[in-house]
Amino acid sequence: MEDPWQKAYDFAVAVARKAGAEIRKAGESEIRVMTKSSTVDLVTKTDERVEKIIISSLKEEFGEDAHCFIGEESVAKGEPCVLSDKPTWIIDPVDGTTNFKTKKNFSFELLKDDLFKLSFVEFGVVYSCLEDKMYKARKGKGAFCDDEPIQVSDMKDINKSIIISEHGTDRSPEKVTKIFSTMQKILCIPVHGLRGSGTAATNMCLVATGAVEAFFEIGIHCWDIAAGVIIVKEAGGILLDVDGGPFDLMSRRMVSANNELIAKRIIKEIEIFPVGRDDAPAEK
Ligand SMILES: O=P(O)(O)O[C@H]1[C@H](O)[C@@H](O)[C@H](O)[C@H](O)[C@@H]1O
Ligand SMILES: [Mg+2]
Repeated sequence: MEDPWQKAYDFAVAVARKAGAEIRKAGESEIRVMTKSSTVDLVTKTDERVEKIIISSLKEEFGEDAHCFIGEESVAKGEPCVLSDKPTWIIDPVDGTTNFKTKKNFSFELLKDDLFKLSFVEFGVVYSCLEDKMYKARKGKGAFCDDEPIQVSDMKDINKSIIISEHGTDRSPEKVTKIFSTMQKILCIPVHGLRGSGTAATNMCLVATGAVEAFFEIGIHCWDIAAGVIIVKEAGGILLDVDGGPFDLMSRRMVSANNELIAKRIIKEIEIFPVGRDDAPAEK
């Protein structure tokens, strides 16, 4: 049977490479940083420009009105962040802008993916453009890094696991206290280590390749994780909400892990704090 999304998947990979080259080039010049929702929520002209390049390339290829778009920088400027039945590209032009602005050897990512209906991700692409690694997954067809199949870790022992978390962009003391309390409790299970690369996309690819057992975060956005969701799933991993319930892309809460045993053990220690949904109606 013909695969209706193969062309879009292949095109997503090509656009990711093109955008990644733009980001690498931009990293050679001075990077001026601006802020969004808080003083630690950063954006650069490169984020904005690359998002425009991606969206215009997709419109040129598939038609002006064929698909919808949710882009990190468009939403920051007031565009809606709502999924409908229409195929929707979810775009994070530079995931890890804080790493990008240092111009040092941390990773930052370009990601995009296609969602079809509310919780049904068709494919995802994460291009780690500094190390030139292309992660991708297509529903039912496996996950790959540079065309080599990837697989989550088979570790079942939490005491031998490595766990990733991030701190988000909200520095209110009560939230930071919960984040650190959770990390302390997880470290003391004990686990082998705690890590954090500074980008949700990279973190999820690390789960997918088996480099770590799990990544969780409260406060992430759909564009940080949408591509990673299918990459982790197709690599054999699982996604859950931080309360152990079903994963919800718009909830801004996620646990991704190699298996349910590891995910549920971490979930026992997570101190949940409230965050607004990505698709919450805009405040008047
Ligand atoms: O796309 P940007 O650069 O905003 O990336 C975000 C990361 O992906 C989060 O995990 C991380 O916790 C931060 O929220 C960070 O902002
Ligand atoms: Mg991001």
